[in-house]
Amino acid sequence: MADFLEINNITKSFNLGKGQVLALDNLHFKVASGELICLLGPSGCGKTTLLRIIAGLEKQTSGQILFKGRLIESTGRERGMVFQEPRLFPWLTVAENIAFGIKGRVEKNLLRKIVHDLLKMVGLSDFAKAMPNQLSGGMAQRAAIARALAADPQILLLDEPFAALDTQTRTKLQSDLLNLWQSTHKTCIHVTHDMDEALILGQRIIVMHPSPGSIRKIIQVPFSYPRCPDHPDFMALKKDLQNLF
Ligand SMILES: Nc1ncnc2c1ncn2[C@@H]1O[C@H](COP(=O)(O)OP(=O)(O)OP(=O)(O)O)[C@@H](O)[C@H]1O
Repeated sequence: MADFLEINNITKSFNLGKGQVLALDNLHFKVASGELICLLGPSGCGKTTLLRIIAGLEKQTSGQILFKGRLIESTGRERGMVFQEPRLFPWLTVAENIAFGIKGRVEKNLLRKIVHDLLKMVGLSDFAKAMPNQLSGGMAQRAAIARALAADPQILLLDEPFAALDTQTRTKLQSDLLNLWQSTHKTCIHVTHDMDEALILGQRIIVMHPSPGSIRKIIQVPFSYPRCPDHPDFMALKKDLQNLF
């Protein structure tokens, strides 16, 4: 049987006019169905570029992405993307934003149910009719996650969705994401430059390093959830991670 998601020898160069920058150099790994993977690395190591290639928003220079054995060459409903900024349409309510991508494709009552269930899942039931500018940063990001889930993707691609949030909100959303992942069994690929976040969320951490962007190490995180950053084992693994940079 084909693997769920295969990242096969992905290389990406960008043309900068006066030369080329090698953003990704021969990346290779597999993702199992239902896995929660964190892509961790410093700024410029190619995390966003890799996520955009998996999403089909960017074309690799060489290599292949295979989803259940099928070549990914463009965007597709089986992959939902959440960006660093929520990117909600300011002229639509929260419910309309969530419905936007599937409106017209599903029957009205089903659409209402999907939106209702997603609002509940992300804790925004009372804000269905709110406009995006009435939401806090954390609420807006939760609405963006709900919107990405509306088409019922099999893979959720998260590009530093909590990076702009304050520590308290980020901690809450990390825990919300874990609950959502555990209840939906979606495969999640979560980009972060924050070691604690990677250790709190990831079953595996793909540690990347820059110039050119490549994989330094793949770490299987041995702890069960929820994870405690104050635990000695957590701190020891964090130290190992720090030593990789
Ligand atoms: N559209 C582009 N044109 C030219 N170079 C690009 C483009 N997008 C990314 N790059 C380059 O590719 C490399 C990887 O960038 P990328 O944004 O993927 O890294 P990152 O790890 O996500 O960084 P950050 O955490 O700062 O978002 C960088 O050197 C960047 O300058």
